[in-house]
Amino acid sequence: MAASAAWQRYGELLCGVPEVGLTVDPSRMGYDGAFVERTAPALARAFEAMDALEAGALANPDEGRRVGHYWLRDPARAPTPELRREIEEAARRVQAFAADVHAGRLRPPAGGRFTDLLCVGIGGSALGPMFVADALGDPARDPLRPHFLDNTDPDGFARVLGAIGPRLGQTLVVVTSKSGGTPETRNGMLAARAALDAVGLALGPQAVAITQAGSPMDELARREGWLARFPMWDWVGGRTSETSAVGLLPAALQGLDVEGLLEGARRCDEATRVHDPRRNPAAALALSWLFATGGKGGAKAMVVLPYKDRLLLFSRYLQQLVMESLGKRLDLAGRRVDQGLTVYGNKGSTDQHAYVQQLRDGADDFFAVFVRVLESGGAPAEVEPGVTAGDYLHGFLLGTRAALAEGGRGSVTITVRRVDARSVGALVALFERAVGLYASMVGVNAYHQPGVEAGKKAAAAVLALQARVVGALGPTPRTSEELAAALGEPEVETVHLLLEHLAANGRARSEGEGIGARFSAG
Ligand SMILES: O=P(O)(O)OC[C@H]1O[C@H](O)[C@H](O)[C@@H](O)[C@@H]1O
Repeated sequence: MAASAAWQRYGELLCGVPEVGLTVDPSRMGYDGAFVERTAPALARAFEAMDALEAGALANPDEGRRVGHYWLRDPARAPTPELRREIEEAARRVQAFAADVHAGRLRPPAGGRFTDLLCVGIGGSALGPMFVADALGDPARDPLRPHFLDNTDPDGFARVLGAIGPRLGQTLVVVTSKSGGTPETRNGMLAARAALDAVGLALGPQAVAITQAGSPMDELARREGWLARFPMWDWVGGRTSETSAVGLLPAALQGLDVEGLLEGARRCDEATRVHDPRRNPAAALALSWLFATGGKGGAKAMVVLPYKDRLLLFSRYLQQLVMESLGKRLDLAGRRVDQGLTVYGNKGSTDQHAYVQQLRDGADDFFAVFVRVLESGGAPAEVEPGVTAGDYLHGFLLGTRAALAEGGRGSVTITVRRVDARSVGALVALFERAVGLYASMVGVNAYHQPGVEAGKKAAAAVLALQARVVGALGPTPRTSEELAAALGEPEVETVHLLLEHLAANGRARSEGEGIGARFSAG
C-alpha cells in the first residue's frame, strides 16, 4: 500500500481511550469500509448482547449465571443495590487489609513484619495477578515481595519456598480459588503448610483465602481462623477476575496502585461501550480478529508482541482469557463449530531473534498484535551518538511491523503512554470486551469452560488407577502387561506409564528397561 494511503487509513481507523492514553490502530489488518458495513449487523447484535450482559442478563446460559466483571470497576452498574454494596465492601476491605499489613497493624506470629507474599492459585486465580505483579512491580520499592505457586510440581514448590527461605515466618500466604476445590491449589497450600510446620509455625495465622462463600477452601479458612477471607462471586469468571479481590488483593499487598488499575479498566469500559465500530477500540480488535479468521476457529493465530519487558506475561494472561473463552466445540445453538483463537507470543524485540523469521517469510497463519509503549523508561543513556536503547526498541517494533505489512501479514498496534496501573487496567478491560464482542459475533458462550472438566475427570481416573496399580504390586516382579491383566485393566499403556512414574519416585522397584521392564513393590 502506498505510504499516503496507509497514512489516511491510519487516521481513519485509529481509536482509543484518550483518558488513559491508549490507542488501537487496526489499519494494517487490511479490512475496508465494505467489511465494516457487512459486519455491522453482527456487531450491532454483539453490542446489544453486551449491554444486556452489563445490565445483569444470564449471559452464561449453560451455567445459568450472570457475568459481572464490568461491575467490579463501576459498582453503580451492578444490577441490585446488594451486589453494589458487596462489591464496594470487598474493595474497601482489600485496601484496609493491605494498609493494616503495610502499617504493621497486622503482624506475623513469628514476629517482625510481613516482608513476602506467597500467592497460591492457578489459571484465572494466578495469571492476572502474576501479569500485574510483573508489569507494575519494583523490588526496590514494593513493601511485600510477591511469589507464586501455580502448579502441583513438588520441585516448583521447593524452588519458590527455597527462595523465600528464612523469611517464611514473615510471609503472608494468599490462597485463591474461586471453586475452593482445585487440586493444584490445594496441593500448593499443603506445601506452604508443610514448610511452615517444619519451622514450628501454623498456616492459619498468616493465611488469607479468596474464594466463593461456602466453598471447601472457605470452610477450611473459617475453621482454622485464617487472618481473613475475601469473596469471589459466581458471576465473576476466573479469567475475568483481575479487578475482583483475586487481582486487587495481591496488587494492594505488593503496594501497587489498585485505584489506578480499577480506573484504567473503568475508563476503557466507558470507551468500549460505544456502539460505533470506528470509535470503539474493543470493536476494532474484535473486527480485526473476525477479518483475520473469517469467524472460523483455527484459521489464524494471534501473536501478541509487546515491546516491553514488563509486559512479557501479557500473552500468557491472554492465552487463558482468549482461548478458554473462545475455544468451544459447540455454538450457542448447539451446533458443532470448533471455535477458537490461538494466542502466543512473548516480547519484542526478543522474539525477532527466535520465530519472527517464520512470521515474515513462512506460513501465513497468524496476525500480530503489537503493544507499543511510548515512554522508554529506565536511563535515557545513549548507546550511539543521539540514539538510545529505547530508540532501538521502538525502531525494531516499527521495522517488524513494516516488514510484516510488506509480506502481506496483518497487524494491530496498541499504543500506551507508559506501563502503569491505569494502562494495565485498560489493557485487561480492552481484551475482556473484545473477547465478549467476538464471542457474540461467532455465536459462542465465552463464559463457560466445559472442555476443562474432561481433563480433570481423566486425571481423577488416572489417580484412581494408580492406587489400584500400587495395590497390585507384590514381591514378584511382573511386566506392565501382566499387572494390567491381573487388574483386568485394558489401559496397559497407562498402567506402564504409572509404573515408570512410581519406580522413578522410589514407590515401586523396576528391573529391565522399556516395555519389557518388570515391576515389584518398592
Ligand atoms: O479459581 P479456581 O476455582 O481454583 O479455578 C482455577 C482455574 O481452573 C479451572 O480449571 C478453570 O478452567 C479456570 O477457568 C480457572 O481459572
